[in-house]
Amino acid sequence: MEIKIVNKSQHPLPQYETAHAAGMDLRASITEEIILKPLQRLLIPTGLYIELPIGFEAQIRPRSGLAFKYGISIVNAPGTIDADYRGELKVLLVNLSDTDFTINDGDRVAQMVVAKHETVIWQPVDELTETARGEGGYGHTGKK
Ligand SMILES: O=c1ccn([C@H]2C[C@H](O)[C@@H](COP(=O)(O)OP(=O)(O)OP(=O)(O)O)O2)c(=O)[nH]1
Ligand SMILES: [Mg+2]
Repeated sequence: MEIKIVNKSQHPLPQYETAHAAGMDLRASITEEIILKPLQRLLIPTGLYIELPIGFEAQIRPRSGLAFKYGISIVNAPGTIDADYRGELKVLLVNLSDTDFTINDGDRVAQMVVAKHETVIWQPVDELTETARGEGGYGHTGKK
């Protein structure tokens, strides 16, 4: 599918790193390096603006390598980009490690997955259909 994009960063457009990847990496678009202190969270600009088709969303997700090696994650994972959003894509990073983490311009700090979504029309009713599970959850199966 084609998606309109405005690139105000100095970097190439996000791309799939392998043939069948779900996510495209997003690069930081910053004028000077950023130090993310332990437990600090910060909105990282990407310089990208997109126009998603109606019925689609984009999810901003952590990269597992950064998460595993440096404890870098996303506070609101997965971040939701609405189809009617026209602002800059931003990544809400958090440093979950006990050491500073340096972000340089162009670093791939997150990945974005575009996905279809439904739009719900509520059908208010008095009762829901019965099931074997019923209200059981939170480890309910397997309990004696
Ligand atoms: O990681 C994110 C999450 C959101 N957004 C942008 C796109 C999204 O469409 C908009 C609003 O996001 P969200 O609905 O998650 O935030 P909110 O706190 O509910 O704000 P709003 O009242 O503006 O919807 O902010 C980002 O750029 N990055
Ligand atoms: Mg919202």
